[in-house]
Amino acid sequence: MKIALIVVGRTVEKHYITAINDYIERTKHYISFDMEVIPELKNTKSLTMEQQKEREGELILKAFQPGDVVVLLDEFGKEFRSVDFAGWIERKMSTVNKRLVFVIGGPYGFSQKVYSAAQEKISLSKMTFSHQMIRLIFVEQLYRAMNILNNGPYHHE
Ligand SMILES: C[S@@+](CC[C@H](N)C(=O)[O-])C[C@H]1O[C@@H](n2cnc3c(N)ncnc32)[C@H](O)[C@@H]1O
Repeated sequence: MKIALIVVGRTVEKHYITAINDYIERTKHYISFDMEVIPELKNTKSLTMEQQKEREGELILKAFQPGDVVVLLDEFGKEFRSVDFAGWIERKMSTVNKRLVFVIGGPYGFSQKVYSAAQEKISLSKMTFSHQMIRLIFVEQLYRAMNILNNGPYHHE
């Protein structure tokens, strides 16, 4: 199984880029993992919130491949403890043949079409994070999960 993370808009803040790339590289020691960035829309000032979500949604849908299992990161999704998230990933490894694809929405979240295309929703907290900040939180949790599954020293409880 390969894991992909689809996000909308480049990260510009250097401190986020360094930390996100660090966790991506560490995770790659355990599993094939890539972050795919959908370029941000231009002239968003002339768009309503709904129009922006729709257009971003079309680009997200185009990034999916046949056979993808799509999981949205969403405040209203299922919550896990880190060890349980690791167990969930382990079960996916035995059921997903191609890609397990996580998606982070744009500033206004997902269009209805993207919700309809997804199999599951996962929440990383009941609180709302920026679409930039949640990338770092997710890649850290994915690394933690892979470390737990491989009996590494990163996670303590
Ligand atoms: C600023 S939030 C969008 C909030 C928007 N109100 C919504 O209804 O989705 C941008 C993206 O970050 C991700 N996100 C933010 N907080 C999250 C959380 N607690 N758990 C999982 N994903 C989150 C989601 O993918 C969301 O689409």
